[in-house]
Formats: sequence, structure tokens, C-alpha cells
Amino acid sequence: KQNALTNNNNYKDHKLYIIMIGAPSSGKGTHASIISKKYKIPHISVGDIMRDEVKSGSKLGREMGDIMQKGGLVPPQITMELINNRISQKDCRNGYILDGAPRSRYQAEQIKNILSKDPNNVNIILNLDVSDNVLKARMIKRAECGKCNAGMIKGSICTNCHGDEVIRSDDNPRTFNKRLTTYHKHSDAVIDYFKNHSNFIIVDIKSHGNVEEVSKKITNSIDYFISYITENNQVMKSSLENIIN
Ligand SMILES: Nc1ncnc2c1ncn2[C@@H]1O[C@H](COP(=O)(O)OP(=O)(O)O)[C@@H](O)[C@H]1O
Repeated sequence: KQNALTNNNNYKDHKLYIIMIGAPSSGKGTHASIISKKYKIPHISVGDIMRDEVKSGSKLGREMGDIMQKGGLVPPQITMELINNRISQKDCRNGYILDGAPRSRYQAEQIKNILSKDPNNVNIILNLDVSDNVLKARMIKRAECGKCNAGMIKGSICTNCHGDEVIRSDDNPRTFNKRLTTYHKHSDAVIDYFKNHSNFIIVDIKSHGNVEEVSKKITNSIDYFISYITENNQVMKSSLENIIN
């Protein structure tokens, strides 16, 4: 169903904020990019922002690069500063999709505080759920475009901009396993934190299928949410899980 939010990226006083969480290789970046185009909200990839800082060669970038190469988390204050700088830009005024944060309870608290300032925000947390075996198999096959950062399969050309592939230096089995361990260490705390805050809706998306299948589930859940708001003029405060999967 088309409505004001999809056309105009806000409905009355509601703005759309989507937070993508999920393990490395769960598809956060791919789906964030699809959602960004469909709902006309900017895609904020925390990993890309950090990689840009590393590429800049700054002292901060060098320190961050070491941590990222070891599969750890960049310190929380630095992470929040990078996120805050980006989301305070003009294009984020009417909502955005945050891909790659929060990754710890502290980040969850900070992001909750930012998004709770406006009680009319539509805050959807998409939790991409994929088993570790599938994640590992995906990592071995994946590359990304050196030009536009879109996700792609190794040995192909970018379908988005025809750019050449690059393989992320942290997509090797050793670093990947560490990233996975880091993810499992924090993910329950992040999800539990939001479960206790009623102005955030958490949608668990079983993401084992192909991109189209998963994308359909995601779009259905967002559209369901939007039509609820359109019809009731209030933000829904219950779980969508049963409707989506
Ligand atoms: N919110 C964050 N907090 C701390 N570190 C982060 C955050 N987001 C990204 N990073 C760092 O950047 C790396 C790459 O992140 P990302 O590109 O999102 O890939 P993935 O989710 O596949 O691990 C992470 O392993 C971590 O070191």
C-alpha cells in the first residue's frame, strides 16, 4: 500500500528511523541499501564511515584500523562521535537507516536517547537472524564494490555501478570468527535493552533465504507498520514477529 510516508518520507509528524542489527555477513548493508532507496531515507553505514576514517590515514584511523582488523569494537565514545557527526547532517532530518549500530548496550542507550527525543518517531529495529554456519559460508563468497561499497559475490562486477570488487581485509576466517564472537558477546544485551523500551519495535527477520525473499519480509514489515500508523495515527507498540516470518 502506497501512502504518505513512502512517498514523502514522513507522515504527519512521524519520521522513519530504521536500525539494522545482525551478525557480520547477515546482510545488513545489502538490505539497508534496498530500504534506503525504497523509503527514501539515507543509509548510514557505520562500518563504511569507519573504513573511510581508516583510509584517511589519520592517527585515529590507524588506531581504529588495528581494532577492526582484530575483529573488536571501536571504542564507544569514538563510535558515537562518528555516528553523531553523520546523523546531524541535513539529509538525516526526516529519518535514516542506521546499519551497524548499536553493537553494545552503551551504544543502545545512546541511540535510544537520541531517537527518544521525538515521541512521534517510528523506530523500527530489524534484527537479521542467520545461523553461524550460513554466515561463514556467505563471508567466504562475498566481496564489495570498490567504488560504491555495494555488496557483491566474489568474481562479479557491481550491478549498481559496474565497479570492480574488493575483498575486505577483515573478511578472512580468523578475523571473521573474532567478529562473530564479538557480535555474540553483545547482541543479547542490545536486543534486551530495546525490548524494555516501548517506543522501539523489534522485528526478528529470519534471513537465511536469498536477497529477494528476505527483502520481501523486511518490506512487508515496514509497510505493515506504516499502514498501521496511517490508519491509527499512532505508533504501534507490540511485536511484529508473528506477522512477518
Ligand atoms: N557500532 C560499532 N561499534 C564499534 N565498532 C564498530 C561498529 N560498527 C562497525 N564497527 C567496526 O567496524 C568493523 C566492520 O563493521 P561492518 O562493516 O558493519 O561489518 P560487519 O557487520 O560485517 O562486521 C567491525 O568489525 C568493528 O570493528
